[in-house]
Amino acid sequence: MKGLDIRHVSYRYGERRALDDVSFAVTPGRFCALLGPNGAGKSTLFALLTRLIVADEGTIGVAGFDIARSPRSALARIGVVFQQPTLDLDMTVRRNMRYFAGLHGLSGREAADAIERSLAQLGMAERADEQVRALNGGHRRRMEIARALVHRPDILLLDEPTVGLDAASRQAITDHVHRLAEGGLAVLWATHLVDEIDLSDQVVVLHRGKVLSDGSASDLAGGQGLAKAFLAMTAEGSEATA
Ligand SMILES: Nc1ncnc2c1ncn2[C@@H]1O[C@H](COP(=O)(O)OP(=O)(O)OP(=O)(O)O)[C@@H](O)[C@H]1O
Repeated sequence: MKGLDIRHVSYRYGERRALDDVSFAVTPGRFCALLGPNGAGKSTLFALLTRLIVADEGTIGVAGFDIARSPRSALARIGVVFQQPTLDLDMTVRRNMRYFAGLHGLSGREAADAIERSLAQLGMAERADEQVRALNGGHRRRMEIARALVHRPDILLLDEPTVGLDAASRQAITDHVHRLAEGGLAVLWATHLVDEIDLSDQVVVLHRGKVLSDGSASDLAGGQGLAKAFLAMTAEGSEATA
């Protein structure tokens, strides 16, 4: 499978079980929201998908490569935007991008073309020569997404990418990333904000390390809307109601 295929993945921090038999898949061309409240296990799953940590059990397939058996090939097919920004504020957008392209083995004309293409995909082409420090938060995030696309990955992972941004910037970013999915990328977007999700998206609800549901946002929303459905699902047995 060209997309992402997660099967029976579990992970513990010592005694604490952070992920418990998690399975789902994201096919190319899909925007999948990984929706879960604080502590659900979203960041842990991202750490497994980027091989910062290794699963205790289960398998992770990335564009057809098993991440445990072929980590280099698998990681080469993934673009990642972490929760914490990782930009050099004193460099221009282009220099930041060039540095990152180099890490993926791109240089010269090939790197320059890849940088132009991915900045254009995020509507950032005209900002290539600006210092990152001069950009607002929304544009910085868009630049990080562009940077994650520079090596033409099949799968784009974003861990709560709109944290701290204003409503207009959040909207612009969610729109851009939905368009990237329409262009053929498999997108996994971790969030606890239901307004970032379109009704045609796939939604995987993660709560206390378990997948509670996996399907279309419209099915999850039913008659009551996504926000209510998500709250009802995750409030049950949570600390807030215990
Ligand atoms: N390094 C760690 N050591 C021990 N427990 C951890 C560690 N990191 C996370 N946990 C625990 O694992 C569980 C899942 O945490 P995780 O950060 O993956 O959730 P999350 O869905 O990303 O939450 P948030 O939205 O708050 O970032 C939580 O119970 C958390 O306390």
